[in-house]
Amino acid sequence: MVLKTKKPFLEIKELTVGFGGQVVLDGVSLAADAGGIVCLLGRSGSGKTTFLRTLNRLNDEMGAVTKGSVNLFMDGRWCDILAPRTDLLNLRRKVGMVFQTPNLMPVSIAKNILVPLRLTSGLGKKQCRNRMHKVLEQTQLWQEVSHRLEDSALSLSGGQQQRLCLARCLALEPKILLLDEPTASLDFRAGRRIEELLIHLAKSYPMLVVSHSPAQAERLAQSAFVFESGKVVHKLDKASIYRHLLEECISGSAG
Ligand SMILES: Nc1ncnc2c1ncn2[C@@H]1O[C@H](COP(=O)(O)OP(=O)(O)OP(=O)(O)O)[C@@H](O)[C@H]1O
Repeated sequence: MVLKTKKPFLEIKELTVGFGGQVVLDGVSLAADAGGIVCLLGRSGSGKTTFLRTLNRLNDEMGAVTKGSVNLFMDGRWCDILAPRTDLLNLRRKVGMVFQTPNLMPVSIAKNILVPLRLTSGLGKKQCRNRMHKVLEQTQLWQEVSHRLEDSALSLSGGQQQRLCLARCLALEPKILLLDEPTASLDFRAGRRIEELLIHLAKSYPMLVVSHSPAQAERLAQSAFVFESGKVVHKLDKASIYRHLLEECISGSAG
């Protein structure tokens, strides 16, 4: 699948998320287009991760109270994901998420992909192994791991582990990808490799990426939203990202 045109994939109105008495997202409204990476920027604690977790309803598992409307365009139609009838397992399969630190299971490389796939897809053994091969190719891991698929996933380097997390996510055939500071735990070289992969994958998947690095945002983003104290305070197009981040750096308030 290749995204041919810029079409909206996300529409949010008056989103408010709170934990206990604390309001973390405060009336966020925004719309985002597919066809390029959308970066979420802002200082630590401004609500970026909470925003991402809203899109697959992971905040529900943490006792969050969520209000407003969140619509995602998936499978040719708009889905109101806050609707009570939403099938959360299905939503989390379609809205794949990769976290800041690789979160692999302490089992083999192969099982990290095959176990969730078998549990959710209903595919047979051979089809699952074919899918595994495909996603390991997609994430440029096949050459590196095809001879050691039964080794522990935790024996991989940090960059390889993060690419395996991405492969595990892609195996479930998501419609939208969420990445929360995907290179934060990696060295420069491994981080750049993930970035190149994301730029490539963004041709096929609508993608939201949280980043703390102005240079990375400039390399990756087609557009960006800047969060401040639980609100979106700027929407930036590609041309204005660098200028905005430079101004923020000069004023000492970059994320
Ligand atoms: N599960 C939770 N329970 C209680 N408070 C939470 C929870 N998750 C997030 N928060 C609070 O929400 C606020 C925003 O956190 P969030 O992780 O969304 O910010 P962020 O912009 O992603 O920060 P960072 O860039 O440091 O990752 C913080 O004050 C945090 O303590």
